[in-house]
Amino acid sequence: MSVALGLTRPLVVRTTLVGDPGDLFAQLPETAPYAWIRHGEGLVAWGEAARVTVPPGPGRFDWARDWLSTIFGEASVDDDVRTPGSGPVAFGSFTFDPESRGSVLVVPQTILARRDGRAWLTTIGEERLDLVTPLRDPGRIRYGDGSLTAPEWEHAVARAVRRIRSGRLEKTVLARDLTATAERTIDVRLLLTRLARRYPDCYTFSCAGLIGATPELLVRHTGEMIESLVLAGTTPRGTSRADDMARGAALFASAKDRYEHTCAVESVREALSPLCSELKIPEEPELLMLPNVQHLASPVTGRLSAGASVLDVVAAMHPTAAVGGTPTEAALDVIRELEGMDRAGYAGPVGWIDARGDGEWGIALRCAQIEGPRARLFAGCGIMGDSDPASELAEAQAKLRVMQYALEG
Ligand SMILES: C=C(O[C@H]1C=CC=C(C(=O)O)[C@@H]1O)C(=O)O
Repeated sequence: MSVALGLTRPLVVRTTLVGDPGDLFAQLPETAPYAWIRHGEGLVAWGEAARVTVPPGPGRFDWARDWLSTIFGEASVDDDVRTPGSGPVAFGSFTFDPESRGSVLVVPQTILARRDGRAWLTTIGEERLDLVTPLRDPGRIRYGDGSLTAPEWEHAVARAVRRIRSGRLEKTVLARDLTATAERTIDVRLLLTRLARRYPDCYTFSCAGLIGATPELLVRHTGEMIESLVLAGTTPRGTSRADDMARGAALFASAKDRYEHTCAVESVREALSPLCSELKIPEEPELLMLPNVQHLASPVTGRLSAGASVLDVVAAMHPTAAVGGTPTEAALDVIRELEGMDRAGYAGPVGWIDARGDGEWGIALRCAQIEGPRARLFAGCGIMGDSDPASELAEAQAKLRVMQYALEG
């Protein structure tokens, strides 16, 4: 556990309304920026008032909740705005696998936010004057294989398909990684700016070096209401509008993709039902069209029956079958055995929580872990008994293009 130098606990927090700050990313200093932005709204943050590495293990979300309730509970808060995301906020990224190291919570020192035409600034301790330097290009990018080469990964998919056909499980999700090395240190703000411009419908996020633009909202918690967007089932974008429509129609008609989607929806229903007095899940999915792929999507809404925080809901939901599989434990065993890598924060929950327990968390998809001039890019696909390894590889490549674009422009 750590508290930033020069800051004492309890944290002294002040939130005030401010004029429209314009492009939120343009306000970020280069060092360790935090972000959660969609359609130009959300939160950007910098500086660290408090930071903790969450110990791995099955109790990690409880541990995180206890740490947060100490930090937030003892803080002295002067909040003129009193809305989700005002007052002290923690950004967090949890590893996909509970046994992996690297889950982290950070309470930034400065948070700038905008929603529904209002903007506010939260500062902890003395107000900082941070220099906003121009964005820097990382130069040429060289890519390399991650844990598995493309043919090795196809082989892993084929093995997963055999497991599924043998009846041991119904669905798993296999991911692969790519490495990237730039000529210069990667300026995360440049990646965020590019991602938000090209993928405005996604949540562009940055937390402790994990950067991405995810279309999948795990949960938004506002008072007693929650929302989620379940995604599973994917087809590439077409080359024309007619081609897009034809591919979308084929995705709807595909028994494989529909069942893959049903597994993800049912895992969410199972996780949320015990927490909710009302839960609305559409009978049929809709189509979500992104610049690189189209997904089957089910928007879910619910009313919480007891005072659960957004982190409690995250704990109940993770991992959904969109990133794990069905049944969960059998799918996780296959992932651990066949992927040959530690997913780290990829496919884990990423987002923010405030002192009321409100917040927004996504599943960290279409993302990369950035460190200096190096990046590790991730993407995965739902694998069913009739999956074709070559098509799954093509789908993973299409998903990897999100971060390749962010790096190269
Ligand atoms: C696991 C990923 O996507 C999930 C979310 C949407 C669609 C998916 C699919 O169709 O396979 C995956 O379940 C990823 O992007 O790395």
